[in-house]
Amino acid sequence: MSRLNLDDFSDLIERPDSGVRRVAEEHRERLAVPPGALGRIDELGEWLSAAQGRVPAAPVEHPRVVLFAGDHGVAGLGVSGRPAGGAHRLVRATLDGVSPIAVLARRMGVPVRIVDAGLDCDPALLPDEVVRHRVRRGSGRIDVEDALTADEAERAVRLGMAIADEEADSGTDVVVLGDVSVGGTTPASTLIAALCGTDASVVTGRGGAGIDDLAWMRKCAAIRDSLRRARPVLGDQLELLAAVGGADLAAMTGFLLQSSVRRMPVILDGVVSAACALVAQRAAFRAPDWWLAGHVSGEPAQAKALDRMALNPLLDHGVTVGEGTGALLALPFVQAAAALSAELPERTEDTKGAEGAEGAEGTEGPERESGAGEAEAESAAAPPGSDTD
Ligand SMILES: O=C(O)c1ccc[n+]([C@@H]2O[C@H](COP(=O)([O-])O)[C@@H](O)[C@H]2O)c1
Ligand SMILES: Cc1cc2nc[nH]c2cc1C
Repeated sequence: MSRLNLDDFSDLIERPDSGVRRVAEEHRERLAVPPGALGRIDELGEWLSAAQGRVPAAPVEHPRVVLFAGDHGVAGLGVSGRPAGGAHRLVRATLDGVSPIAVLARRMGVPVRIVDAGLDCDPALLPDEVVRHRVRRGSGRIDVEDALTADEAERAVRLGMAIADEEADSGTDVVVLGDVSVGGTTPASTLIAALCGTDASVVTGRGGAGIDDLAWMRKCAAIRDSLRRARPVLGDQLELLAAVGGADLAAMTGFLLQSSVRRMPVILDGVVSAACALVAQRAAFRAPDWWLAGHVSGEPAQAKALDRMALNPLLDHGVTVGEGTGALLALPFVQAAAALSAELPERTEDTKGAEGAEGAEGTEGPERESGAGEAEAESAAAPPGSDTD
């Protein structure tokens, strides 16, 4: 197997089709709903259309939650509100259907896939389809040692790539990406601080379970020390993931890169997915076009990373549990955008009058609305009788 270089993704990842995006915008302008009245649903629909290469957008019928799981050596420093090495309990709760993501995914009919990249538990505790991908048992304590060896980092990234290929091959049309860890927000914040050139205090948040001031100070010190270890390897994203990432973060980065190669849209969750996205963007600057920031979680590092990637988060609902929960709550908006794009009728002379839209700003001239069907419009979406309610 040849040595992996994440920069090679730069040539492999294309932008979503800008021509299709323009057709989607024109399609939106012809709909019988005033401009702006659907708020951010409009831009979501246009983003989805461009990613799919279809106008109107195709319904999102095969979404999947994909969770990467791991434990982190830094958790032993008391930087997490949860017991170090305990991420397998969170995985178990999801498998048993009693975690927030499990409850919501069940209600929404979305399957959940959990990939153990680096949990610190006896593999016999979890089903084979979860543990069989594990790269190593727990990632290293990044303030004093590498999270992963070079070989482990490469294997973890390739694991994520393979999962992305499996999802794309099996017809997953949108991925909700999340993480299950104890201690994972410390490497995530370190990666973001390193790549944004800021210091520890700017990125240190309260993490998943919420931590007190003393734990916050320990976390801040751990990030400061880890940043010293990150700076010498900032130019090589695989080395960076090995130095201060972890098996789950490296796998998630590989997943994000390969998803973009496969033109599979991904909804990002919290600070961990934002950190991986930022590493992936360093390797392939077009990759963020394939991602939707599902929400802001309140972690300062996440906000910083999203800002760097010019990703505007959809929701702000104060969800900090991770595990893809915040991102899954954004999925109905994406599905709504697809449905509205496909099913709303176009304006007719009648509905134009009803909106009083004639004189409104620079809208298209009244000519040609029927028969102007764009090449992509496969079947006439609106039957002619449908606007005479
Ligand atoms: O979504 C976020 O930004 C977020 C913020 C804090 C914590 N979390 C979740 O909590 C997990 C670990 O947090 P911690 O405090 O142990 O580093 C992490 O894997 C996430 O699933 C998630
Ligand atoms: C409008 C929009 C623009 C984006 N750019 C990158 N991801 C995106 C997602 C959306 C929804």
